[in-house]
Formats: sequence, structure tokens, C-alpha cells
Amino acid sequence: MTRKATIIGGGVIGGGWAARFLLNGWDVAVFDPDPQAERKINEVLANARRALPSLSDVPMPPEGKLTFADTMAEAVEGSEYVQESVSERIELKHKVYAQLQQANPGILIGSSTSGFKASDLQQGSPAPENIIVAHPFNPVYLLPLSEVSGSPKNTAETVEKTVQIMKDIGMFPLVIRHEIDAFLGNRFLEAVWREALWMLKDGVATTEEIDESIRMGFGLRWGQMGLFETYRIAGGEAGMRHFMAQFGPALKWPWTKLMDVPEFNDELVDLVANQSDAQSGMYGIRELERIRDQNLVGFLRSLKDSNWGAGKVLREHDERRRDAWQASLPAIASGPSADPLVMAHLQVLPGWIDYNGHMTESRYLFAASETCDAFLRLIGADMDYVAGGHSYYTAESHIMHLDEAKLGDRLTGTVQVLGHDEKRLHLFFRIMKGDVAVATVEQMLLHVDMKAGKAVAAPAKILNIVGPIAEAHKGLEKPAAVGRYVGQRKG
Ligand SMILES: NC(=O)C1=CN([C@@H]2O[C@H](COP(=O)(O)OP(=O)(O)OC[C@H]3O[C@@H](n4cnc5c(N)ncnc54)[C@H](O)[C@@H]3O)[C@@H](O)[C@H]2O)C=CC1
Ligand SMILES: C[N+](C)(C)CC(=O)CC(=O)[O-]
Repeated sequence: MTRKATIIGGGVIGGGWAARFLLNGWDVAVFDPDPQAERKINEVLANARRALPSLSDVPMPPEGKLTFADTMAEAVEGSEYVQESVSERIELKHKVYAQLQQANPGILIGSSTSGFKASDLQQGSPAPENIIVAHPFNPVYLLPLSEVSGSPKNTAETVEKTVQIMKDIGMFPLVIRHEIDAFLGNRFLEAVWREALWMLKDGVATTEEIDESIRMGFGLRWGQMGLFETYRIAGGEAGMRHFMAQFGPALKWPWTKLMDVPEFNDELVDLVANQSDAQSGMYGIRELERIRDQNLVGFLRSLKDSNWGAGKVLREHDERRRDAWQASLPAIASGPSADPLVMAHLQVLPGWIDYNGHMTESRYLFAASETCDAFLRLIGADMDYVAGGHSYYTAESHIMHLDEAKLGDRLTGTVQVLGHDEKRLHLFFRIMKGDVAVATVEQMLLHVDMKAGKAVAAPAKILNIVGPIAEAHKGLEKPAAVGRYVGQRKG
């Protein structure tokens, strides 16, 4: 049965949550009195649809149904979980909880609050044990962290249930063991933000220079190793102790003396906003979101390949969904037919364009290759499998260039299994731009013992996955391109 989540407050963060739940197959009901909320959420959802599926190596579940409710009671009906994402005002949050708990007394409410402790949020509630913090980071549909923070009034079961829901939608729930204002992430961000505002106010640097100092340097490091692992390496062979000996005394130098905040007034707001407009005002917000998302997807994919940090979370989420997907295979196989599997989502990048102004020919094969790799991971021939000494090698390819792809086009790669035996996989890839195939690739792959350098039978664990897919694909029409060869028509 489809699970349902309720989102109260459909702004920046509520929209991100809605997208994450929907794309993970949950139905979502949103309540937000803002007449613009529906438009805004649909725009965020459109961006999320372009980005999140690119991180998945298993077929995405069917997208859930999005509804907009007229009342909070309607939104929460039949729901398993509420993610409260209204503005950061404690009295507003209290009012919302009172209405939600009146409509559905037992409902679990996670708050997106950036800094209120669970015990602050729970004040005045008849059921404080059902209110907990689940603090995300923007964009919620791509960044996995959710800081789960309870108070002594929450039971271990409530914390565990929240943790499980976060995992179910592919997040990394970090349980905050001690109640603390602003949890972990925002304490860092606040310190960095404070220093940046001081430097700006004192005329030391512009918004652009401050951003360059982050994105050209330490910002890149933090995304993959955080603070302590990074500094451990900075200590050289002697590691953290040497790092502490060298830089510990700096804690008493002027570097870290700034603890108060610049006065928040119109002058400061104008200074920040005017420089920010000059820096990035040439982009619309949705456009900036898409640039950000594309960069994050590339970064996260790389982390996923190395099974590191946030990439590990993505792999684990795939693993859980792969199990569910495999369990449904017999059902797919017993049906009349199944669609080709959507295995890859790509975007045509500037470096892919040739002197004719469209996607260069090798990139069509690259797109098929990415699709094939995702399919191989799906059937269990992943990097761990390759490390164990076996893999699939491509023995033959026939590519047909059918239409043009241009800079920025979104492409999807699908796989149809034409046939298989113990050693061979006969596959047909379509590289689609919307409903149009821009290229098709027919391939024969051989299962190989890499050390022996020869084709060998694939193990049952792989064949048991391929078999039902091939069976289900038997009902599909054989593509006209299958078996074609390159030839010149006579006459
Ligand atoms: N913007 C950010 O970067 C982050 C924000 N948060 C937290 O998420 C929460 C929401 O923040 P944003 O989405 O940024 O704010 P926002 O201003 O974009 O959205 C807030 C939404 O709440 C709606 N709202 C106000 N009263 C309501 C009510 N009574 N019932 C239902 N909806 C109501 C507003 O119409 C608005 O659409 C806050 O608690 C914030 O601290 C958490 C992580 C990051
Ligand atoms: C600025 N902020 C306090 C709302 C930020 C967050 O809460 C987390 C984030 O996404 O940066």
C-alpha cells in the first residue's frame, strides 16, 4: 500500500521534502495557505525530477500522488507522518501542532526547525512525545542529512520510527544525542556566516570573494571528508597530534576572537543583498537551483562510485530498494509484458558538443554505456563484483544515430533484454530525448573471468535476476533495429 506523508508549509524546505517523499513513491498532501504554494512546489518538483533520479542505479518507484489540502485536518487524514516546515516562529509552530494533534492525536510530527530544541517545540502540547526535530539541509531532495533530535519526552520508539522514515526516503538520519540549540550543522554554519558578515561589513572582502574562498578551497574538501579527517591529513604522516601541536596555539591568536555578531540593520541587509545581486542576479533562482543540483549530482555520483560519505548513503538506499524491486520481479515476469527499464538519466554537457553544434557521436555510445553500467549494477555485477575478478565485457555493438541531441538536453537510457544465457547478455538500449529515441544501441556482452581472460558462466545470483527480466521483456516487440548491419542499399 502506498504510504502517505503530510507537509505543513510548502516553501523552500516543504517543497524539497514533498519532492523527496514523492520521488520515493510516497503520496504527499500539502497544506499551505499561500496561494502561490502550489506553483512553487511544482517548480521545485520539476527541478527535483531532473536531479534525484540521476543518483539512482535501481529503477525509481512510481512517483507518489501530490495533493493540496484546504485544511490541516484534510492534509493529515490517512497520513503516517507529518513534516512541519512552516516559518521559523515558535508560536506559529505551536499553533500548527495544536491543530494537527486535534485532528489526529497519535500522528508523528517531525519539525524542519533550524534551531528550536524538541523541548521548545513540545511546550503546551497534550502529546509532546509525538513531536521531534528532523532538520534537513537545502536542497532536501538531494542532501541526505536529517538531524533527528528528541527531548527526554520522546520515547526510543518515536526516535526509531523517525529514523526509519528518513532511511526509507534515502536520507541519512543523524541522531543528536544531547539536546542543543541549532543541533550540529547550523552551529558551524552560524559561525561561518557570522565571520562572513563581519568581513563584509568591515570591507575586508566582497560576497563574491568570500564565496570564492570557500568554493575554490576548503568547501570542496568538506563535502567529502568533513573537518577532522581533513585536518588529520593536514598533520602529515604524524597525523592529528602533529596538526594539533602546530595549529593549537592559533586558538589564542586573533583569528578566533570574533564571537559577537554585527548589528543587524538595513545598512547590513543592503550591503549583503546589493553585492549578492551584483554577483548572481543574472540568474533566476530556479536556474541557480538547477546549476547547484547538477553540480551536486556530479559530486554525489563521484562519492557513490568510491562508496564514500554521502555516496555510501546513496548505495545503501539503492540496496534497500533493490531488494524490494527484486521481490517484485516474479510479479513483473508473470504479467503480459514489462516496459524497458529506465536505467540512466543524463544531460548533454558543453564538452559533449562537436563542431556541428550537436552531441558528438561518441557520446551516444557513452550514454548507452552509462545505461549498461547501471543495468549491470542492478543485476549484481557491480564494482564489488568486479573487484572479485569477474565482469561483463562488451563483445559487439551496433549503434544507430536517429536524431540530434543538443546542449542541455535531458536524456534517459533504457534497457530491453533481448536474450541471455549463462555467458551472454543480448541487450538493446534506447537513448531517449523525451519520447524520441535519438540513438539505439544493440550489444552483446560476455561474462568474463578477468584473471583467466576468458568467458565463463555467470553465477546463479546474477542469472536469477536477469532471468525474470528477460522473461518479462519477451512480451515486448522486437525492435526493428535488432540484427541490422551497416550496408549500402542497392540501386
Ligand atoms: N531555508 C532553509 O535553508 C532552511 C530552512 N529550514 C527550516 O524550515 C522551515 C521552513 O523554512 P523555509 O521553507 O525556508 O521558509 P519559507 O518562508 O520558504 O516557507 C514557509 C512556508 O510556511 C507557510 N506557512 C506559514 N504559516 C503557515 C500555516 N499556519 N500553515 C501552513 N503553512 C504556513 C508559508 O506560507 C510558507 O510557504 C523553518 O523552520 C526553517 O528554519 C530548515 C533547513 C534549511
Ligand atoms: C540558514 N538556515 C539556518 C536556515 C540553514 C539551515 O537550517 C540548513 C541549511 O540548509 O543550510
